[in-house]
Amino acid sequence: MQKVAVIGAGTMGNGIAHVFAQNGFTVHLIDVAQPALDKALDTIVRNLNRQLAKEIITEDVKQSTIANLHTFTDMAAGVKGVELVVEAATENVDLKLRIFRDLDQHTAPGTILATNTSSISITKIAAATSRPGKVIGMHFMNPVPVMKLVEIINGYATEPDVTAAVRELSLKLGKVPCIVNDYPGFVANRILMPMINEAIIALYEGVAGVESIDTVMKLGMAHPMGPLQLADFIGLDVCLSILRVLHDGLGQPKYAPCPLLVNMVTAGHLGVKSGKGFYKYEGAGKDLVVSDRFRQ
Ligand SMILES: NC(=O)c1ccc[n+]([C@@H]2O[C@H](COP(=O)([O-])OP(=O)(O)OC[C@H]3O[C@@H](n4cnc5c(N)ncnc54)[C@H](O)[C@@H]3O)[C@@H](O)[C@H]2O)c1
Repeated sequence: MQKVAVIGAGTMGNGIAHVFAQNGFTVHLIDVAQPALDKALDTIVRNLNRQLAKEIITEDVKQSTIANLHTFTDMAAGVKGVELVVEAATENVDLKLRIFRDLDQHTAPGTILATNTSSISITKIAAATSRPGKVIGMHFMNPVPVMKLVEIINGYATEPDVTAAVRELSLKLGKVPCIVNDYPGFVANRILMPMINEAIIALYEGVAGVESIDTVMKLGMAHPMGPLQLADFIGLDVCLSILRVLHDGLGQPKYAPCPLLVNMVTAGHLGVKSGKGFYKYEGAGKDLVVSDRFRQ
């Protein structure tokens, strides 16, 4: 496999394109928005410069990575002749179904179609195509050039040789693949999101304050970041939407989102991206400062 396409040039798409290009693949990075493509290339060059400064890569690798990247706003042109597509467009089920229907039309029947979705059923996405056996989840973690894990998700119909090929490919990218089956939240979010929800419930019930909850988990469990800070980083709207997928898909009350999380999202307090969450990020400098709402 030598030529791949990445659909969506946002947070995840630029990272995925970066690791493929750095490992010698020709990458067609596709987005509907030219500004997103321009921003992605800027981000990749900035991240390559950081890797260079830390002596993780050489100047030659930086130059070959940049040379391996090609951008497209037209999907049909961008996916022509590729052997693998990794879709990392906005997390919206209708959009992804449409993209996969189009990919099915514009790629050769043997092309593997992977999705980086965090929460949408791989089996459902696969059913939108005429080749469900060739559809698979390839769930990278943010930031992609740094995080080692790739959660590989088998849809109900994914063919074993497709799983084997994607596993092999992940190893070539220097990642550690873990193969899981397609149930709501897969493994990463099925375990992470209830933990984050439980931390929010502990805050809501007055068990402890924001800093205490995060410090217990950081120092007591050796987590690099407390669950409330991590929720702010992921985006509280994203956490809420994944909890809803777990709650709807598994039908158990233990996955019900905490009312405090629902209120915060309704109020537009979404974490880092909105400047306010459990911590405040506007004008807060480098130190973590608990939001006024949660000061004890
Ligand atoms: N952000 C994370 O931490 C994270 C982690 C793991 C997985 N994911 C998943 O990765 C995917 C992308 O997330 P993101 O955070 O990078 O989103 P993002 O909003 O940063 O980027 C999405 C990009 O998709 C583009 N796009 C929208 N419709 C398109 C189309 N029809 N064709 C091509 N491009 C299109 C948008 O212009 C945008 O640039 C989602 O499925 C998300 O669930 C995100």
